Amino acid sequence: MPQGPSFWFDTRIYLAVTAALLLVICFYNPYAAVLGAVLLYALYLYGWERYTSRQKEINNYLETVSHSIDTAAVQAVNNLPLAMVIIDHQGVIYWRNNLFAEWVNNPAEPGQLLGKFWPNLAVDKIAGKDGRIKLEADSHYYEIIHCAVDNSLTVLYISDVTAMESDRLAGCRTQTVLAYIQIDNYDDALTGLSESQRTAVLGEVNRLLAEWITELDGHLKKYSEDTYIAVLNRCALDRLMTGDKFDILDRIRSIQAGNKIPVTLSIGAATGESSVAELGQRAQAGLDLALSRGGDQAAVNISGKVQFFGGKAKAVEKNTRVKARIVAQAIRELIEQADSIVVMGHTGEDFDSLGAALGVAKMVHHLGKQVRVVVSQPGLAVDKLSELLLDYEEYRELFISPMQAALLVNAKTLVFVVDTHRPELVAAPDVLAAAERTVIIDHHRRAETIIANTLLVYLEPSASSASELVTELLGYFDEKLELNRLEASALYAGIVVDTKNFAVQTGVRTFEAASYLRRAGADPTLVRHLFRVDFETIKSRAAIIETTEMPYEGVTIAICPADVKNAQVVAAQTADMLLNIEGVRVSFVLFNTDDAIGVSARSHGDINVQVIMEKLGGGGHQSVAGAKIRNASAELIKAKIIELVDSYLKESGIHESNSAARSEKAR
Ligand SMILES: Nc1ncnc2c1ncn2[C@@H]1O[C@H](COP(=O)(O)O[C@H]2[C@@H](O)[C@H](n3cnc4c(N)ncnc43)O[C@@H]2COP(=O)(O)O)[C@@H](O)[C@H]1O
Ligand SMILES: [Mn+2]
Repeated sequence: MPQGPSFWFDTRIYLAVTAALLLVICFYNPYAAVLGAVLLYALYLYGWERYTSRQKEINNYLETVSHSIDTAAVQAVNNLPLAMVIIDHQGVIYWRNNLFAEWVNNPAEPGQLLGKFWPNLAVDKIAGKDGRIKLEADSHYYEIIHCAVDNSLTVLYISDVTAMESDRLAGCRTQTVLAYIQIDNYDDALTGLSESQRTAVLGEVNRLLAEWITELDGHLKKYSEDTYIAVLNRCALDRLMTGDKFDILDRIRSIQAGNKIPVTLSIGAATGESSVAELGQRAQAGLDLALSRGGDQAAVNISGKVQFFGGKAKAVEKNTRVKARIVAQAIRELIEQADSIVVMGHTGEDFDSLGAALGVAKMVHHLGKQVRVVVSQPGLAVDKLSELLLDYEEYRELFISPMQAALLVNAKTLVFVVDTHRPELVAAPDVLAAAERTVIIDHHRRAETIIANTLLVYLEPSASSASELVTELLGYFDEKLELNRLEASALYAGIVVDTKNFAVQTGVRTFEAASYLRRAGADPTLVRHLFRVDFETIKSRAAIIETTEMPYEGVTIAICPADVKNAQVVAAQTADMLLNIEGVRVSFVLFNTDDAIGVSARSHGDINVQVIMEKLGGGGHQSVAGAKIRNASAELIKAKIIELVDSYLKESGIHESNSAARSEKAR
């Protein structure tokens, strides 16, 4: 390679040093110095000549190299084993490499529409966006990575994954999926119908199910009036999970053949590298889980991991009180047999868990036994109730800390857990772990985790609150049982909290429980006192509202400032308040806890916030839900929620109906 510009710089240094030596020689012998100067000048001319000719060589060399690199780059892009296409926002081809033309078997000149070659490709979903999609075209499968390069162009890197996809499809065609399907509200939906109406409803369910299974290339067998078994392959299940997301649930729910109550389905499906016997067990467990979460949903178990789909209908209130009566009797027997009894709710107790706990304490006292309620820490609700309990001799030492409870509890202690069934959410996890005799009374939809080895689980997602359930149990416990003013008011306050003052989650049984409590002495003035808040709380709510943003029509999201006291309750109250704004359909408020960011989510019921919160590891109910997320900032969680809401609104068609309504208004 030719030498660079430093050569001329070096030469000039040598010449300068020689000139300096000539000056010294001049002092001793001027003739020799003149001769030396002539020689030096000749050397300078020679050096300059060499330098300029080398410069020319370098320039030629660089031109040759860069030309080779350009040619190599163009060749590399044109002959990539990946196809590349650059399109504009309308999907017009701006540039493509040779491989793309080869794959579509057409010159695919710039200016043509990409959709002309691949009509299946939803260009509007990729133009201007970053992401990755799969495409099936002309008996080939392609994976497309799309990157928006500036405001107008998108580069598509396309690989042919036909061989890989064929292997996967061959594998999934042979993997079996077993599903149990049940009409989960058979009695309620068919009660009061004439024989011909019943036949019409059931005929429609059969027809829709048979049609659905045929579309999926599966097999369906009805094995009782309201239950079916289906066998599919894994490809069909994947299509259900990624595509229409079990829209059969919606189709069944919209049957109108004389029925006043919508018919709903629950599905338990299982697949994975397991034996058929194991698949059967998992499918049955999935169906039980779907039913215990309130029905109208599918629980899919893939190699032991469960995912839920659907769950749009409200959990339907069961008419029968038989269960409440049987549970009340069972609880009575368990209390009679127990040596010591402890009750706990969820951590960060509210009036529902405390009201329900007080109701259970009443049952124990009624049988002449001692009871303690473990509370996780002081809080708004605990403080208010503790103050009022002082007026009642029998309740002065009712509340104890988890540390005190740990000394009291042994394997024989009967532990009641109310208003939660998740072991990680209870007020005193260590106390629960030490107990071997546990009873759960809860109104939440069944979560994936549930306290194990229980004596009795009374889980009724159709009930408004744990306080409603305990009130009913008190009614069947003993007709001689009489509540005092505080017990009745605390239970009433529990119902008020969870129903947002009888606005959500209410059924006939909620109002019956409320009127039972009112008759038993529940005092609205006392309840009002329980909910009264200080000036600081009102200011905190205003501070949260100040941060509210509306990323989409009807969607509000706010962040609670870090220094707010009792942040969880204040955030929950503010999320409730945001729903009172005209046009708001869903609200989210984020708040700080000791070790995580909490979210309170609310809706009027048409948007299922439970489904959205479950995607963040939380839960709750259709219109009241929440989550706690560790190791992420509030801003990041906010962005994630906005993304989840966007997908939810798109999937349920709410975005489209909003924009249709807008254009209707504009006209
Ligand atoms: N991490 C979680 N995992 C699963 N499920 C969760 C999680 N976090 C919350 N949830 C469930 O989501 C709903 C809503 O919870 P929330 O915190 O937003 O609201 C509850 C209380 O904070 C709120 N509340 C309590 N006191 C008051 C009051 N004085 N005024 C207004 N609101 C109040 O009411 C909600 C009652 O919830 P419940 O006791 O669980 O029924 C909830 O179901 C969580 O379990
Ligand atoms: Mn509750």
